[in-house]
Amino acid sequence: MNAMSPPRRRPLRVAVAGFGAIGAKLAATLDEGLSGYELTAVSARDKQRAGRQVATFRNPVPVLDLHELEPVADLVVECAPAALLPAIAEPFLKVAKNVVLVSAGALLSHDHLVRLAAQHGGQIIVPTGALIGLDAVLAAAEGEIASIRMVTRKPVRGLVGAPYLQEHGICIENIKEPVRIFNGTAREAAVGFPANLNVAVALSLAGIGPDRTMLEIWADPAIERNTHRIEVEADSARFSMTIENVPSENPKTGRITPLSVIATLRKLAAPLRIGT
Ligand SMILES: NC(=O)C1=CN([C@@H]2O[C@H](COP(=O)(O)OP(=O)(O)OC[C@H]3O[C@@H](n4cnc5c(N)ncnc54)[C@H](OP(=O)(O)O)[C@@H]3O)[C@@H](O)[C@H]2O)C=CC1
Ligand SMILES: O=C([O-])CC(=O)C(=O)O
Repeated sequence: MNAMSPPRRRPLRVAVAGFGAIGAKLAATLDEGLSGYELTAVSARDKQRAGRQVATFRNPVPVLDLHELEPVADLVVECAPAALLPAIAEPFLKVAKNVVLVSAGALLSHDHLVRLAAQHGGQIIVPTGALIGLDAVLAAAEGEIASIRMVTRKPVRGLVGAPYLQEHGICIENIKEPVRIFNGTAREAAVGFPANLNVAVALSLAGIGPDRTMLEIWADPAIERNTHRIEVEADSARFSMTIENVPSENPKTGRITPLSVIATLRKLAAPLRIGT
């Protein structure tokens, strides 16, 4: 290296925990090459199926159990069912490594993870995911935000099976008109819709918290896209934004979600970072 050569850093070793709609797309992108990163392992429930897919990669990596990920990676990206968040994040946070997570809703019931990050010096990074506008919400939160309200509309297949519907005896399978199925706080939504409303929790954590962030959820038989509209009233600005997400092969998950994770990783490693 001569005096003008840039310092060359070793790529960060990444483990992808979960190999579904988000994890498989992310792992494939890392395998194709994402500057600053090296995929070293993935995890899935069905290890054989994931193994067959990983075998087609340029650099096939092992499919490991969740507890085997930490020793082989500097960073883990959680892309698994929400209940697995502590099992995935804790081993990394305990040794001051970083965790990128998409099951943001699970953070509310596992807030010890944030304390663990603070205690050991690691970081938890929540990408914007399937949402829009967290940059503006974060900026507004540096001033005073009076209110944040989100209205989510989803096709029926993006909502069926949610615990809230079962607990309240709400049947949406045969609806012919849009039906409002929930009106409450982001904290309540995280409990009632753990696989559907991570975005509401991410929004609340960027802004005024899960007890003041208000949310309506509509089941709409006429729409194809998972649609989120945010309305923010602050002393710095008033803004409203809508995103209409194309569902991925998992109808509950927008196709933009893995792309948001990839953009987050790219930004973390970039010499130039755009946006808040
Ligand atoms: N923040 C955001 O904007 C968004 C967040 N999400 C959230 O992201 C998470 C992942 O979503 P998505 O990719 O669509 O989900 P999928 O159901 O498509 O994938 C989940 C993956 O987790 C794997 N898995 C399940 N159990 C285990 C286990 N014990 N060990 C290892 N892997 C396991 C599954 O394995 P197998 O393939 O073998 O079944 C599967 O590969 C969910 O919590 C979802 O709610 C989703 C959309 C937006
Ligand atoms: O927030 C989620 O978990 C998923 C979601 O609404 C979307 O993909 O639009």
